[in-house]
Amino acid sequence: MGVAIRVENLTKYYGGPGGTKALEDVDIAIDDCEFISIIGPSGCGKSTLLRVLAGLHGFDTGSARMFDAPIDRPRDDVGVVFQTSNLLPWATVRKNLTLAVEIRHGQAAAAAADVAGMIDLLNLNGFEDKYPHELSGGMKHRVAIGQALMQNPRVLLMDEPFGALDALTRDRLNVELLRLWQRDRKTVVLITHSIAEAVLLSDRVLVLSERPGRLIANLRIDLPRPRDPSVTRDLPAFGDHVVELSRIMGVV
Ligand SMILES: Nc1ncnc2c1ncn2[C@@H]1O[C@H](COP(=O)(O)OP(=O)(O)OP(=O)(O)O)[C@@H](O)[C@H]1O
Repeated sequence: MGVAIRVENLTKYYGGPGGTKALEDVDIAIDDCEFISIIGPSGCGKSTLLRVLAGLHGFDTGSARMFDAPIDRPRDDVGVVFQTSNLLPWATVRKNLTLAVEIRHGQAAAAAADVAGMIDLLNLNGFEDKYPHELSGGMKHRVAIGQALMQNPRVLLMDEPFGALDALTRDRLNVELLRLWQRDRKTVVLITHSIAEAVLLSDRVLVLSERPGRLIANLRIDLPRPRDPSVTRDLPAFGDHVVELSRIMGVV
C-alpha cells in the first residue's frame, strides 16, 4: 500500500511570521485507503491542516505532498466536506449532486454520473426532487458527503461534518460513513471533536497540541472491521482507546 499524504516539518502562520502561528513542525504520513481522524483542542489548527491538505491554504515552511505531488492547489481527485454544508439552495438534491460533478468534470461527466445509485447509497430515496430547505440537518450532510463522493475521489477530507448534529443523527451518519468506507476504501481524513467518533471510525487517530498545533500522539486503533457501532462500542479495547486519548487530551 502506498503513501497517500506526506506532510513534513510543516509550519503555518496566518499573517506571516510574527502573525498567528497555527501549525508547528507537523509530520504526518497517511497510507492510501487509511481512515485517519485528527483531534485536538479548539483553535489548535485542525481546520488549517485540512485546508492545507485540500490545497486551499499555503504554508510557510516544510512540505506537503499527495500521491507524491506537491499540494499547491485543489486537486480533482480530492473531495472536501465542511462543517457547514454548502448546498445550493435553489437546486434539488439531484441537481446538487450532478452540479458537483459538472463543475469539476464537465457536462458529459455529470450526464453520465450515477445519481440514482448515489441517492440509494445515501438513503435519500424519495428526496431526489426536494430542495435543501426541505431536508433535515442530517440529510443535508448526507447530500454534502454525496457531492464529494460523486467525484469518486481518491481522498476524502472532512472537517467536522457532523459537528452541529444531535447525537442520534450523528450516530446514524457514522454508520453510513462506515458502510461507505468499507465498500469503497478511500483515504479519509476526518476532523472531529468527538474522541469516541474518532475511535469508532479510524485506523489511526492523530492528536494535535494546543495552538500552535504540533503532533503529540499517533494512536493505532486495533479494533476489528467491519465495525458496527453497537458492537464495537462494547469491546473493552474501544473503551481503552477512548480513555488513552482522553488522557492525552487532558480531559480525564
Ligand atoms: N483565516 C484566518 N486568519 C487568521 N487567523 C486564522 C484564520 N483561520 C484560523 N485562524 C487562527 O488559526 C488558529 C487555528 O484555527 P483553526 O480553525 O485551524 O483551528 P481548529 O483546531 O480547527 O479550531 P476548532 O476546533 O475550534 O474548529 C486559531 O487561532 C484561529 O484563530
